[in-house]
Amino acid sequence: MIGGVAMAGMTDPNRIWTEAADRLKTEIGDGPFSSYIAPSAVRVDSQGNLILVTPTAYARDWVRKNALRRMNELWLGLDGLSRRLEVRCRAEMGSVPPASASREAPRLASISAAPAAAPAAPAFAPATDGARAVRAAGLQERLTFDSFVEGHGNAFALAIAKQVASWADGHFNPVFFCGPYGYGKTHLLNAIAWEAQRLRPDAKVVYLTAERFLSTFVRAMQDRSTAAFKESLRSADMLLLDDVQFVGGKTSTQEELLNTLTALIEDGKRIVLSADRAPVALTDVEPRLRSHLAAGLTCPVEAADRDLKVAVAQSRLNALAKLGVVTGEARSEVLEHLVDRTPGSMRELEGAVNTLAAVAGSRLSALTVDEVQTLLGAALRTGPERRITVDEIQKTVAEHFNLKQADLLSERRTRAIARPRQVAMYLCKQHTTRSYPDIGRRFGGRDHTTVLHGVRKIEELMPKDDQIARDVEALTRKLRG
Ligand SMILES: Nc1ncnc2c1ncn2[C@@H]1O[C@H](COP(=O)(O)OP(=O)(O)OP(=O)(O)O)[C@@H](O)[C@H]1O
Repeated sequence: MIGGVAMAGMTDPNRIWTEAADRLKTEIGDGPFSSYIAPSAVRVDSQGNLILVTPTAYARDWVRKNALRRMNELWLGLDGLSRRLEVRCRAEMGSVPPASASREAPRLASISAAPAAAPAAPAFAPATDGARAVRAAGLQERLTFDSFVEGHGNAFALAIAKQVASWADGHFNPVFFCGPYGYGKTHLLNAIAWEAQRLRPDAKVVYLTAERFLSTFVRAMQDRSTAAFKESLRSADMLLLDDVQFVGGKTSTQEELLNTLTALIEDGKRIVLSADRAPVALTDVEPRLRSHLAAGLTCPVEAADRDLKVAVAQSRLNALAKLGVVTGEARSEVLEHLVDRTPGSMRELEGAVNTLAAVAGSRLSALTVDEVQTLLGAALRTGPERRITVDEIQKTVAEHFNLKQADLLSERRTRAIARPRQVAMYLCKQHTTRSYPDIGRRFGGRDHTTVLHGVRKIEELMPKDDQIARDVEALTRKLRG
């Protein structure tokens, strides 16, 4: 029913759309409206036609089939210029100006990393505007096959990774890389993504962490745009999902992940996963999902031996030399000493190499073992320490502030959530070797500047806000066990 004669005769598309959409919502119900209509926007094309732009082709087809006729009836009853609405999906549109600034575009580009106005483009494009697109996709430019050092514990994983990246037939699906923290799983997934996209620029290669999957899914549920979320993942030719252990215990996310994997496998799409343990050991993952994860090839990435660590340290110094941070080469006994005095993963080793480089600068080749010992002193740890993970920090902080871990990863910015999130970021910086971008990625794909701001805020507040200081102290005690 088109009510309100007083409304007829409007010409502003924004107002007409607001009114028509509200009426449509009562007719088709909240669910379909939130999935297909709310994430759409009205645009005016160069000929002055009014176009309803849906986020995906799937949504466009749904609207055409189920809502367009009725929408046009409503529209015509309101529009003083008797215009009609057409419907197109974003991929069919160029950069057409919005007629309605108030309707937000759905936040799907963050998953597929496709530019919002042109999702037909590859998920990321290393060649041209690669740097921008890569950041959007959460990939790191330096993590390629070229910078990955082969060694005893990772040779098999590397060979499989190269095979997957080449889109070779006979590919096991999914390929699941597992192994301890910090020995190159993320590096391999990044390298596969880069290479696969280089070989097939038109393919849609999607890389995301399981945290990102979770936070985007939670947001899509809140925004009632899960259909668009599903579509953005299911249209991938290759999906790479890092740190799958993170979905442990999260029932609805696991269900969604299972559906996504099943749909992609049925369509013959490639899936690459990583976790800190083998699928069978993911005990808080629902058995059906676990068996899907284990159905392809499980490929271990083992902890590195001394030789591999030395080679990685050398390769990192070479990279720093190219950047002009150091000049010359370190003596082999210096590198060996560094490796021997740095327990832990490659991540800790990289931290130690960076410290060495910063301290040594142009004197690298002259450094002796004794000098290194004195120069680095406390920076080189003498004994193993209990490793604290980002996941553990998030869980501990969430519990302390009576929140859910997902709140810390969410978009929500209320003080009750934003401050604990900043505390968690601060603790990650204090107790892990993660970089700012890395921490950002683990907090729902935030930018490194947000993390930097959060860390500084807590540093600034601690001396003057007793409560924050007490919270940080209590949390630090809990984390250290
Ligand atoms: N074989 C290698 N060659 C070069 N660099 C490596 C290698 N293995 C690990 N690294 C480096 O060590 C760091 C940690 O590796 P990465 O992030 O890939 O570990 P991970 O196994 O994914 O850890 P997590 O489980 O915590 O996500 C990265 O900077 C990576 O580039």
